[in-house]
Amino acid sequence: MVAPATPRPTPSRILPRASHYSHFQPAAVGLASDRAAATVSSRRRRNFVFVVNPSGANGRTGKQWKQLLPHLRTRFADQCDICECLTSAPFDAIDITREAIKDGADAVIAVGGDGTLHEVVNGLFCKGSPVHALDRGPDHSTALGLIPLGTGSDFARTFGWTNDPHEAMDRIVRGVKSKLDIGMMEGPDGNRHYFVNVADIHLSAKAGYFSSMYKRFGNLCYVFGALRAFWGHSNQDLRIKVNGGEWRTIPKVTALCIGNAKYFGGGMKITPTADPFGGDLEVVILQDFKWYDFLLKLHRLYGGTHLSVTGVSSIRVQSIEVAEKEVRADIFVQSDGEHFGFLPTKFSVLPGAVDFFC
Ligand SMILES: Nc1ncnc2c1ncn2[C@@H]1O[C@H](COP(=O)(O)OP(=O)(O)OP(=O)(O)O)[C@@H](O)[C@H]1O
Repeated sequence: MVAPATPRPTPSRILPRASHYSHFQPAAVGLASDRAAATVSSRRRRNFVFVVNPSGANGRTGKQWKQLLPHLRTRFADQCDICECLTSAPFDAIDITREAIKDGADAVIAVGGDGTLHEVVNGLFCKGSPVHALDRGPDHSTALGLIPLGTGSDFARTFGWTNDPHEAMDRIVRGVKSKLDIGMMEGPDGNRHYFVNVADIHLSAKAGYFSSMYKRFGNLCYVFGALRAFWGHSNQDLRIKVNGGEWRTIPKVTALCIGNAKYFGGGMKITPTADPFGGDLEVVILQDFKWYDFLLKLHRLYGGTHLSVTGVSSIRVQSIEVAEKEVRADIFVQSDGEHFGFLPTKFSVLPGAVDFFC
């Protein structure tokens, strides 16, 4: 079998873009203009910024958001000013989030799938440090919220949440928050990048890269992506360094997955004991899997019962560095279903870094 050459993608690092966020002026961004004066004159009312990806889930996110907006206005009327920011391109959500925080937002709510949440999480940081409000004092912090409306919405599954925007709205109105861990990753260029759900390496990351090309087929995109990634795949010897210890070699790695939460790939419970409030990451390594192992063991991967399967191991870490044994610089790395780049990469946890509505 001759494998086709895999197109080498450009790493999706965070690039600065012009933003569509504009300083809590609801009229300017499409919200009730009669509340704009109150927004500007009263800093006591809380400011919630909703970062919406209208193209998520094949455009379904945008349609559902339009239906949700009147309910949202009613539910939040007594509580806070709301600002609606629609993204117009990939990476917009990062800049929108950064500007909203600098301007004193009390909460930034990602509306969309895991990709949108991932960008909002990356907008909580800039040049390796958390972003802060410019004039709200040292005690102010911006909370993170999620209205899951994506194709996979895998992060939400860890909490048993579905793509029900009304339930999500209830959670945010209720206002209960917990300290959420955030994963941090650094490539060879030393730039920091953040993830909230699962980062993964090799076959699954390659499958994720290809599945993003088939999102128009809904959850089937993961099947198509996996089939394409299998074509020409070979298991690789990788080196890992856990918690700053010694390097050791892990032979024939099929995939190495680093979970802050439990699910990826449209419902696969890959890191089944990960706890996003637990202060560490669960690393699950699949070794020497053949294509037929996935057929035979797929139900175990989806059910999260695969940790006892031959060739599967799990460890809990504060940090893990992963590199190739023989450097070819073609081992895919993704985070939260978004292509990140290639090995080597260091992953670590920032315990309790963000207040999260849950
Ligand atoms: N206005 C836009 N136009 C095109 N793409 C966008 C826009 N805004 C954001 N994006 C990109 O869309 C991608 C997918 O978004 P999102 O994760 O919200 O939906 P999804 O892929 O359907 O859901 P999931 O990731 O949960 O499967 C993100 O990588 C993001 O960069």
